[in-house]
Amino acid sequence: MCFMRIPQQNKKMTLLDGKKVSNDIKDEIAEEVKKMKANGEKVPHLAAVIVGSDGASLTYVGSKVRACERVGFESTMVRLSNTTSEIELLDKIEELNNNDDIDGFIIQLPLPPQIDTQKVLMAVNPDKDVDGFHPMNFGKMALDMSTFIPATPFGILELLDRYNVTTKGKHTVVIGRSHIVGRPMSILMGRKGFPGNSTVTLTHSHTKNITQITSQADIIISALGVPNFLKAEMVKEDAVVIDVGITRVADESSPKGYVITGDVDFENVSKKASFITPVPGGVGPMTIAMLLKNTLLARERHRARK
Ligand SMILES: NC(=O)C1=CN([C@@H]2O[C@H](COP(=O)(O)OP(=O)(O)OC[C@H]3O[C@@H](n4cnc5c(N)ncnc54)[C@H](OP(=O)(O)O)[C@@H]3O)[C@@H](O)[C@H]2O)C=CC1
Ligand SMILES: Nc1nc(=O)c2c([nH]1)NC[C@@H]1CN(c3ccc(C(=O)N[C@@H](CCC(=O)O)C(=O)O)cc3)C=[N+]21
Repeated sequence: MCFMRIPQQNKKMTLLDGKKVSNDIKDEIAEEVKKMKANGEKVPHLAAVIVGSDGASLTYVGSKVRACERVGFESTMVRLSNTTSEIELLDKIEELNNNDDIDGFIIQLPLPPQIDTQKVLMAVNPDKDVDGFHPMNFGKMALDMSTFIPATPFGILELLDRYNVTTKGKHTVVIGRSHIVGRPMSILMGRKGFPGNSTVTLTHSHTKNITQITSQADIIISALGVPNFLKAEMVKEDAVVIDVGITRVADESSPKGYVITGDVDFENVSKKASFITPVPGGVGPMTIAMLLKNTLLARERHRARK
């Protein structure tokens, strides 16, 4: 008997284009700012505090400042040296808390080892906490109360929403339990409402047989920071794959000397997935857009308190 090799049909896969959607969101925000200006109102003002001179952190904060300019926000970058003490940083935070011109601010993470991150995040006025990292805001999020949702999980929800990806009744597997991505993501996907109503499994470095778990997932959200961790054999046919990972991998052939690499083996996983985010151009730009959205919200709430 002769076996003929039947060429696999190119199945339909949708790229979740974070770059495009983030531009749409920025356009929407820019419209709001125009209206504010036309009404003679103060425009939103975001400040970003960066301690030290880590290259990746400077790049992110730079993109945040540029994004503010693009939508018409005011922005302030506060740069502190790598040797800044915890007290000095807490003083700066107090100053930003009391500065009535500033609607929201973020403390870029990670912080140098002499500084206790938890203590610093607790010092941010929850009304200005546009990262949504203060325990009060995190608690509100977990209790379905209106608050600032951390920008990366918020961006992922928005992306799923704008592409009408069904989450209800689906099994979502989150990889990584960080306070800024994995943990809030697991809470949000399991919430009542849309996008949500998912059955969530949260995995981490102590998870056993992770392939067995990811293979059962309808939706995989990978946020561990290990390049090409998620391989095709770990993914079910037609799964939705969200790649949060951003790692700079040295590459002499590229102009910058490195390439940005996600957690997902995109080349092979994209052949099985129904929806997938690219890296770069997926979750990263959405994070920035949602930070702007939170800042707009902070401005509106600030005005309402007056
Ligand atoms: N695109 C974007 O906008 C953003 C991207 N990122 C990127 O996302 C990635 C994750 O960052 P972040 O959320 O801060 O996470 P962290 O680096 O703080 O934590 C990583 C998590 O992954 C888990 N983990 C590590 N190795 C494994 C493994 N082999 N199997 C399963 N789980 C594992 C860890 O488990 P344990 O808890 O047991 O240690 C931990 O929970 C990074 O690449 C970061 O750069 C982060 C924020 C925003
Ligand atoms: N307080 C705080 N809030 C954060 O939201 C926060 C933080 N600290 N620390 C670090 C992580 C990481 N993060 C990213 C934001 C944008 C891109 C992004 O725009 N990425 C582009 C590529 C960027 C590049 O070329 O380097 C992309 O994926 O297309 C990536 C990562 C926010 N974080």
